[in-house]
Amino acid sequence: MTALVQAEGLHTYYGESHILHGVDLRIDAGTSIGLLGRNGMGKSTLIRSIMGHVRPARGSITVRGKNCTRAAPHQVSRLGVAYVPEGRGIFPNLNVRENLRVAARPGFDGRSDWTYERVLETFPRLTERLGHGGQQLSGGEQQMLAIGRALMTNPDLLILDEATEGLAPLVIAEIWRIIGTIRDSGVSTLIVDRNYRKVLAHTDRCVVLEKGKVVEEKDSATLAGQTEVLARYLGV
Ligand SMILES: Nc1ncnc2c1ncn2[C@@H]1O[C@H](COP(=O)(O)OP(=O)(O)OP(=O)(O)O)[C@@H](O)[C@H]1O
Repeated sequence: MTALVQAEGLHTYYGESHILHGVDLRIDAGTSIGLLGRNGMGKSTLIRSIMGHVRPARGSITVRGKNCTRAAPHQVSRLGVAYVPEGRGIFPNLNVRENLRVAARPGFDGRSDWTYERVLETFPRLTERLGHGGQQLSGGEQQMLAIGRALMTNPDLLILDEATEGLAPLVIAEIWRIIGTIRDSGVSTLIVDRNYRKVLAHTDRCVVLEKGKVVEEKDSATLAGQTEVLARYLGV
């Protein structure tokens, strides 16, 4: 079966800094992958490389079998990959309704399962804020709106980088509930989050990065029981 996303032997630099050292990552349709590792190990850089925000110096990336190694972000997005970056990314001058509506488009194969109504059902909080401008929303609401906007593109893969960062516990719980709903709907997810237990619980498989290399790749349920491995690579 062709992978939804396949990265092979990625080497990525920021200037002289060599960040990714030959990373492989495979994401199949319908599966959820967690990306674990301490701060600065290259998780965001791997995601940014896949999305075309930074160009790998060596290695290859395919999306649905198409070579995307030098693709621009909008080309990767058109193939059904939605990315919610750390720090979000909504239009602050548009209200919630407008933010969602402008993002709407059918998915890669023409699917439009994620309608405006369905997104609002998934995010009851946003329904109460439809007329509010992006900048008037709380951090949690902005995060929900960013995820809602990503869903409006009917992606096959949703990439969430630190989606719960800096949010209050109740809002964090709500975001994890939403991530569960998205996973149950059949959308693949690639999740980076500081709460490794939640990542393990919400994914099928986890990849651990250490200094820009994949050091573990396991079934999430198996990894959850390997406390010495988690301690070694996550310091927990
Ligand atoms: N734009 C940039 N220019 C130069 N160096 C960068 C840039 N972005 C990240 N780095 C460096 O690259 C390394 C990997 O960063 P990256 O953000 O990929 O790590 P991470 O595993 O996602 O960790 P974090 O949770 O801290 O974001 C770090 O040493 C970081 O300082």
